[in-house]
Amino acid sequence: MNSQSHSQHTPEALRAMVVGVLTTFEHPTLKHNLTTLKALRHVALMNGKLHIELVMPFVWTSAFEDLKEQTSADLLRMTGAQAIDWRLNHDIATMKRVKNTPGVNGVKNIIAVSSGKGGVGKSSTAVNMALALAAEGAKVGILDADIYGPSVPNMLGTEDQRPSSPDGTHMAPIMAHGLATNSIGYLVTDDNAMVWRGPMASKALMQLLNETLWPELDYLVLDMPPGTGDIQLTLAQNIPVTGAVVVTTPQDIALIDARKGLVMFEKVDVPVLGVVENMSMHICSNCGHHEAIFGSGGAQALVEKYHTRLLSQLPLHITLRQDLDEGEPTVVRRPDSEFTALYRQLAGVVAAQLYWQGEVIPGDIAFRAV
Ligand SMILES: Nc1ncnc2c1ncn2[C@@H]1O[C@H](COP(=O)(O)OP(=O)(O)OP(=O)(O)O)[C@@H](O)[C@H]1O
Repeated sequence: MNSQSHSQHTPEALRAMVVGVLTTFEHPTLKHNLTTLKALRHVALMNGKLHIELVMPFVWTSAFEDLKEQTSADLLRMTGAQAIDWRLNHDIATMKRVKNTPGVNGVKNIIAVSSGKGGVGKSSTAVNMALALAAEGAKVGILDADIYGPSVPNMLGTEDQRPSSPDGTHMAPIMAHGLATNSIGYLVTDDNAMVWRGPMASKALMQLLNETLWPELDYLVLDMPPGTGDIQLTLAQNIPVTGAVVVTTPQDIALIDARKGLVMFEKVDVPVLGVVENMSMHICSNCGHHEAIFGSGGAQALVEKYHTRLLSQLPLHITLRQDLDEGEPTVVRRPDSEFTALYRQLAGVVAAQLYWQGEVIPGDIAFRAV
């Protein structure tokens, strides 16, 4: 097709051309191609400009950039257009919850972030991933359910705030860097967080989830308490989770506990979206040297054995720790850094995996009388 004939394309022919090119696009976030997904909403060629609008059921902003880069030249050549006006809209799908449990008011999907043991960077990953989902274009909240060490308020710089209660029963979430947040840490002091016992802790956490006045959210990230004991099991059973992410380090001891996490979710039928290997590689802040100080290859072997996937390998770097300590996580403080790109990639893969692994609930709006 040459540029002389472009004004004569029928709408059907033009659409077929665009579909032909978009169908060839492959990406880690696409299990099936964009045509199967019925993502192409609008195609038109006006005054030499090709208009293409996509609507995606999961956040897709970074992948959309890849699509533009990889297909624009072909599209221009085939249609004879001089420029392309690309548009991406999201209509985030609500996915079926475990055992069809009723949802939380306003919340489309809940993603649990867990770890078999403490200190592997579960909260750091949950916070930066939540911010990355928001940067990718979603409405996002984070609930810090880590009763042993609620660190999300510190990481978001909101540790001195307390949720208000507009009606004396429910709590208004605290907004931080565009996220709606609530945390057990806003409600208890460091000293009494440790004395929570199983049933009491689970009940308090369920209340925190259900009695927060969440705004409309596409994704609520749940920072679970570390470990695989009774509290975690009760939570995994009772919270209407859509999918779970397990965070580990490459150390053998962490991997053994991560395996327990995978088994726990399997036991309660929560779909595991995959494993994040945090502190995968130390990057020296002076010379940039990469060193696998906690070992390598373990997480890959784990996901293969348990038929799940390695979602991301995140480096151990002083910047990540400093930014969190200062209440301004890297995804917010350094939006153009390679770290942020990694977290956004993780967010995109998690959102996509949630979609492909699940079943869409059509037109679902989670209502609860408040
Ligand atoms: N990739 C990383 N690079 C540098 N520092 C990191 C990284 N991941 C986590 N950290 C730091 O390690 C410490 C522990 O992280 P974090 O609190 O996220 O772990 P956790 O698994 O949630 O722990 P716990 O469950 O015990 O609360 C924090 O100081 C955090 O800033």
